[in-house]
Amino acid sequence: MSSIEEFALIRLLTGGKQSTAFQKAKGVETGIGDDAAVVHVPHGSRLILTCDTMTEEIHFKRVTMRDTDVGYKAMASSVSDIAAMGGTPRFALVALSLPKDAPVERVRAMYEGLYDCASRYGVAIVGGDTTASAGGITLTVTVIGETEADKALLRSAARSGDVVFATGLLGRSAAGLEYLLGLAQPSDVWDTVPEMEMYRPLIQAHCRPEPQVQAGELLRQSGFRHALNDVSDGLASEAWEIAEASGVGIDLNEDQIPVAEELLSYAARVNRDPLDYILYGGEDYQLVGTVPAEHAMELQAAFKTAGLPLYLIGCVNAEHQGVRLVRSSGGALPLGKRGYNHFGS
Ligand SMILES: Nc1ncnc2c1ncn2[C@@H]1O[C@H](COP(=O)(O)OP(=O)(O)OP(=O)(O)O)[C@@H](O)[C@H]1O
Ligand SMILES: Cc1ncc(C[n+]2csc(CCOP(=O)(O)O)c2C)c(N)n1
Ligand SMILES: [Mg+2]
Ligand SMILES: [Mg+2]
Ligand SMILES: [Mg+2]
Repeated sequence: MSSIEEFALIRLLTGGKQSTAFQKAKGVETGIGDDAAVVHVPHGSRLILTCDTMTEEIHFKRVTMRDTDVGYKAMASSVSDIAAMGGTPRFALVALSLPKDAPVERVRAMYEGLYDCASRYGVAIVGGDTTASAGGITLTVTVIGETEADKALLRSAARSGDVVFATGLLGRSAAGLEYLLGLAQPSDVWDTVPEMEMYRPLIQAHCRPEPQVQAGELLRQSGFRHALNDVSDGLASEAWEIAEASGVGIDLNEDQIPVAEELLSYAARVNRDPLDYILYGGEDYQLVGTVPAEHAMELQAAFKTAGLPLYLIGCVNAEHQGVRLVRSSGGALPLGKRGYNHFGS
């Protein structure tokens, strides 16, 4: 950071990025600039509160993401948790910690990504905090969303006989990450690596995840009972969270889990099972959930009408606890409660 005063930096990063008209329309009464923000809460609504952090070397490196992607994904991962409750994201706070020598251009690029994602999902950035760090950049995004009373979609709502669904393709982000780590080229030279074109959908899935806000809202409005979770740590881990919270077992059908074409070809290249990326990879930010079996086809039709995919990938089964993979070749394989673990080896 070429010696810059803290408040000048905040102005540089946030000034003029969202118009007063946009913020006002979103219900912001006092935004960035005072001790705290003041927002309007419609009568009868419920707030949904969440935050997620992205830390340099843990969630991103120069070889895995552009700076604009880092900002975009920091916002997207928190917005995704609002989607996973069936909520509508409204407001965000951004906490930023930077080494004293961080180039201001890097941070500006991160904020470009942050605002890009926020504006795309109708989120007003209303404040945050800025500090120095002893090493590496850390971004924490708090998002406040909204729903109606008793409408939040919880992990604990699955019941025996329900169908399990996913709102999109899984495993691509983890494969993209692995490819980028192997390539080991800083993101500013990616344009000069022709081979990368082949894996663009995997890289895009890793760098620019699409939180499933519209899908979450559709589920909230469906009138059916749903358990819901977003895939940050891998399908196996998220299914386990639903199974445990609901006190049921979940069977995932290998035959029904969609495998993206690019994931298939990448996995073949590195001689791995694509299911490893799907089950244990994470950072897909798709939604996984349940619906009573008698409403599954109707829900799928509603998604189709909205132009959204919905894959029916398994069922809830109270005969066991935990998660199993029903193999195409027959038999049910118990899946470990394994996914991304920050403190694992
Ligand atoms: N340090 C903490 N202090 C208080 N509550 C926490 C803390 N860390 C997590 N939680 C809470 O624990 C629960 C699970 O958090 P977790 O971060 O695992 O969920 P998630 O955001 O869906 O997953 P991911 O971080 O992989 O995206 C949430 O209710 C969260 O608010
Ligand atoms: C450089 C680099 N190495 C590894 C990973 C993989 N990774 C990091 S955190 C996480 C789970 C979700 O995060 P959280 O639980 O904090 O929300 C995953 C799958 C990465 N993204 N970048
Ligand atoms: Mg979290
Ligand atoms: Mg989550
Ligand atoms: Mg999260």
